[in-house]
Amino acid sequence: MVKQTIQIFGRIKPTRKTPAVYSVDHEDPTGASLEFVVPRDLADGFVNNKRESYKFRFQKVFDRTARQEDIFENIAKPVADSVLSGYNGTIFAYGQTGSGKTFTITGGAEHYRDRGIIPRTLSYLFERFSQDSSMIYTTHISYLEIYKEMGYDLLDSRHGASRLEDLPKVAIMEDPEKNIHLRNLTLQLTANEEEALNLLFLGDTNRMIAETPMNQASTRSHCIFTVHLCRREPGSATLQRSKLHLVDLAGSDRVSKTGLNGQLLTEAKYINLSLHYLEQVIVALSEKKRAHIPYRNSMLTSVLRDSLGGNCMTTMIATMAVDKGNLDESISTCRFAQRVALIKNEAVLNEELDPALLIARLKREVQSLKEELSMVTGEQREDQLTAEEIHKLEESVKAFLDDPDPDVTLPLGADMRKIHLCFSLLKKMILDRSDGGNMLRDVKESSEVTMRREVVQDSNHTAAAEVTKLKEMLTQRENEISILVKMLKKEKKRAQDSAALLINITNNQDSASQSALSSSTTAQTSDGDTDAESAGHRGQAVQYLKTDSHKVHFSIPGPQLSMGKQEAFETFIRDNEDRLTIEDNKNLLKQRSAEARKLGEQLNETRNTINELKKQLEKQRRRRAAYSVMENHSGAEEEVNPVEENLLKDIEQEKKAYKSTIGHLKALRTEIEHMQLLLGRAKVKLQRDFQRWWSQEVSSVQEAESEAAARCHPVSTLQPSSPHTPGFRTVGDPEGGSDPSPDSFTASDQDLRDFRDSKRVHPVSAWHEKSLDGQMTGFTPSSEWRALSATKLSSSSIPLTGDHQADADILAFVRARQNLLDRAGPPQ
Ligand SMILES: Nc1ncnc2c1ncn2[C@@H]1O[C@H](COP(=O)(O)OP(=O)(O)OP(=O)(O)O)[C@@H](O)[C@H]1O
Repeated sequence: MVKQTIQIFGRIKPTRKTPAVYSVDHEDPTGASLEFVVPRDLADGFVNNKRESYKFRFQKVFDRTARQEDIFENIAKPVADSVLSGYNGTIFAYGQTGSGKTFTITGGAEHYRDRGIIPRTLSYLFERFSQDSSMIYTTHISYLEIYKEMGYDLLDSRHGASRLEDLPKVAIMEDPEKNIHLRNLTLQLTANEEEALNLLFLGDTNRMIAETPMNQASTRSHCIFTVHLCRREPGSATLQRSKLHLVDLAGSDRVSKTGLNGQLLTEAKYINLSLHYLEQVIVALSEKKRAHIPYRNSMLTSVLRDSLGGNCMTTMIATMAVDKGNLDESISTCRFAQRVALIKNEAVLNEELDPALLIARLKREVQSLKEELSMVTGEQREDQLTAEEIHKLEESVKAFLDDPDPDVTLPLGADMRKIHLCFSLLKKMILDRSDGGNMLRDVKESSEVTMRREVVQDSNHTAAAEVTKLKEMLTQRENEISILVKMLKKEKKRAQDSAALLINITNNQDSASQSALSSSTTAQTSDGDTDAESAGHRGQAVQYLKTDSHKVHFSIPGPQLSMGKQEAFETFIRDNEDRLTIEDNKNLLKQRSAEARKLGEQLNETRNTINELKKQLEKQRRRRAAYSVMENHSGAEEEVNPVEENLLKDIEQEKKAYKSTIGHLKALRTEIEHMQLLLGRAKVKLQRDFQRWWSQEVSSVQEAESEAAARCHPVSTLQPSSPHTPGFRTVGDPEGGSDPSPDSFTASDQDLRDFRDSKRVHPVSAWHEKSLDGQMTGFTPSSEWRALSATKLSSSSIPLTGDHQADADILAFVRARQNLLDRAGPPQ
């Protein structure tokens, strides 16, 4: 058992300016100390006016320049090591919204170098597994999100979730031994780093898709990524199970600071409540005499029960933003950390016996005891011998008879059924042979002697025990062999996969980067309808297609985009800030793919060189052998041949180079895979953001149109007054299309298209016509101005006809009109 207090680390988020409000003393004898000096002018609200300086102790404080690699090496690696040794481990990040919790735990969404604790830990764990061939490791992964006291399984790939509520709900159950179980949370088996990374990205994408602007669940939900590890020696029934929780908590902001109201305030209170319960548990644990720890108050504390004051090595990372406006929150985070540091955990080695292997062992033991018993008591079994047993005995008798050794024995144990059968078999075989009589006599004598000898032998307990032991060993070896065969098959598959990847990288450099990101244009065309919201309502916003190796592909099914929407999409991505990052990553991916191809070629060359050198060496050896035969020069083999020596040296060197290239290629492969996943996720995000923006733009145009139309005509042309005029609905509304209601006034894309076709004019063009004869229709410039100003029309927000020339005219007209109206200003 290892007793240890929870380790606390501080991490300060980079800021543009250097704030003078804090200082870090790395030389503190107990670790490091972080001091905040609060300027008096800031001492409003939470910060006490009387104190100026606040000092907190941490194991280590990572200042603004700390790299993700430093965080992993110092914080996560020791915990991962203890998990590898069979102890449970937890790392959780706590801090206010935007202080860098997700960045620390999962990593940044843009660069490979920004990958956080989770991907680095996965990489480390799988590397360690591959280095330790004396153990068999099995890894499962789960990813849980807790939002408003409800758990959701983020690794669900079946439902194509577009809202958090679409994901399977996870419930907490407690068994009689008070162990917590999570019902409905899938544990995915992962054979390698790639599969594990795919699962992380699947979870993160589910998390992102389920978020709406009104429901920034990532800020107000807790996420727990868990690696479940099982390890054992081949053939051993003892196994070690350990869990590693990597936790990204909700933002710890105080409700008064959030400035929220209404629904958002209620949600913030919910989140605050669960963090409050976490604090309650921590306070209770730090008060040594408290008998009751209120774990059950919330789902988070129930799930993390073992990690807090239980069987776990736990580490907390306090993330802080140290600019002036966030000082009070940072001090509050540090205070929380100081309380956490008082909690002592008792981690024990989680060893248990594998039930399957244990049962097999017990069965063998029972069998051997039964045999022993029947020998001691003389009791015999009544049941019939099986066909297989009879066949085996026939073979043994045949082998016994055919063996020329006169001392050969026929061991049958104490089972009288077998002894009787053997006698009858012997009799039959002897009678069948041509010289029956004499032979019968001879064999009879010899077999009687043998049997007698056998019976005597079998009565000997030590001999029987020896046989049982040997049999047991045999079964155990068989088990080991089957496990090794399984491992071999796995290795073979892995090798095949690597070879396939290498071929892929070498032969198809561009396809790797292109498939990683079917860039903005392909996003519209090949993936079809990016109407994520409407597709989402049909339950198919994003589909994760799983192959055997858990590889996840993102695809958004649906028809092709309309031309107007395509244009809008192009405009949208042209101005989107993610675009640059995507382009950068795309280029980097191309570069890496080229590097991988080069390395692949290098590997081939090295292999060829090695083969060539080997051939030369072989030639040299043969020549030397021939020479020594010809010259009768017996000592020639032992002589040191400088040519051979040099060849051997060269081979060694080439082998080293080969190994290092393979290592490099492996690292490159991980980087390429990670970047492909980053790009995939960025693409999904871009499409999601576009959909939201598009829907907003469309509905604001429609609102303005109906408003303007209502002013122009008592009965608007946009009203579904005739059967040829379809009812309008909000884009993506699943109900609206099937049952057009006279009360619904907003139009879907298709409805708008149908409507335009039936009228043969675009709504904007119709509006144009209307405005041209505005005086006749009563559509005044001021009402038009208001409509335009309210909707803030941009060229990309106008639903178009699909006809290139007509669309260009419409856009030009609207732009010109907008300019004129802007210049004129609002009518008085
Ligand atoms: N150490 C860092 N280096 C560079 N960028 C960082 C760092 N920490 C955070 N950021 C950036 O700051 C922003 C907010 O960080 P992040 O999302 O990790 O905060 P958070 O604490 O998880 O917030 P929330 O509670 O809303 O989930 C992100 O854009 C992130 O990339």
